[in-house]
Amino acid sequence: MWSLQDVGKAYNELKQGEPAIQRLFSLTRFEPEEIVNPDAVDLDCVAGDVNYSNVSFRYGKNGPLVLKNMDLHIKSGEIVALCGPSGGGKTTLVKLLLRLYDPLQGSILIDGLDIRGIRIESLRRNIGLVSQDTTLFSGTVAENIGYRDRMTGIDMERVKLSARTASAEGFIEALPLSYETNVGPRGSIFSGGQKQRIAIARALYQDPSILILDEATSALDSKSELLVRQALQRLMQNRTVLVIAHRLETVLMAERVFLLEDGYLREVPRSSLLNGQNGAPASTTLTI
Ligand SMILES: Nc1ncnc2c1ncn2[C@@H]1O[C@H](COP(=O)(O)OP(=O)(O)OP(=O)(O)O)[C@@H](O)[C@H]1O
Repeated sequence: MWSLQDVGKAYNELKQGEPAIQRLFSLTRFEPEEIVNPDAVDLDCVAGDVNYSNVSFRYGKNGPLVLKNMDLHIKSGEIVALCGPSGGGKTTLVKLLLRLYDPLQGSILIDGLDIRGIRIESLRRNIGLVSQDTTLFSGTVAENIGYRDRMTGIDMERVKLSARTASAEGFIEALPLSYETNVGPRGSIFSGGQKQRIAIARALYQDPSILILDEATSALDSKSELLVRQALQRLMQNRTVLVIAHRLETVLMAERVFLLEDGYLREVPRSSLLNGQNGAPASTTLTI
């Protein structure tokens, strides 16, 4: 039986996680039903093996199945691209990994451990999310990048190194107060491409073993696009990556490509995407 304290703690844990996760949470329409596990453990030294095993899911009690008996094993350090039509279930698959919801059936394992047995805060600390809907909050640049340590003290050297690796150092240092400049509501002082590079710097600072990239659909100018792509490539190194991809170039960065359609997942050979099969044109934008 849950105590009120347990429920309160669980709710707070649910809202924890970096801003992109909080944003995902704010978009959910149903409260998760079970999130407290008093025996849950902290993740320690994560290799990043992610295994969805026979996962089915629906929103609410009577909604249609959004994921149907889905299996997906991403090995530690592997880059996997997920594509498919709007409403196919890509974001839902990510929400389950972050435990915004639990599967109706089946399980999700990290390094062989069922994520329901991992403390939510610990789970989310080890999963980085760079979302197409880049979430900056009103605060300084340093606070936005060093978000992980906002309660315990931000390491400025690490902030600067992350910004440099994300090709964000130049435009940050040109700001009136450099890293201490307030970014304005939702990062309004930055362009779209700059916001994305701040979000990448935040993920570099967080240094998770598992990374989820939800690629932006909105076009950037070609110079900005190149800088973001280079920063992403650096971020992806030595991590397990699940990328929700909309562009052919992104799909081609992955080792394996999956199509999620009507809740069913299937692997597609990369060569078929290049040939314009599976409904994918041999162009820069994927329309499958
Ligand atoms: N909170 C929710 N409550 C009820 N239904 C939802 C909720 N979130 C998503 N859905 C439904 O679940 C299905 C899968 O949605 P999901 O967002 O996972 O798809 P997607 O492949 O990520 O789409 P997109 O590419 O447009 O982001 C859709 O039919 C959607 O309407």
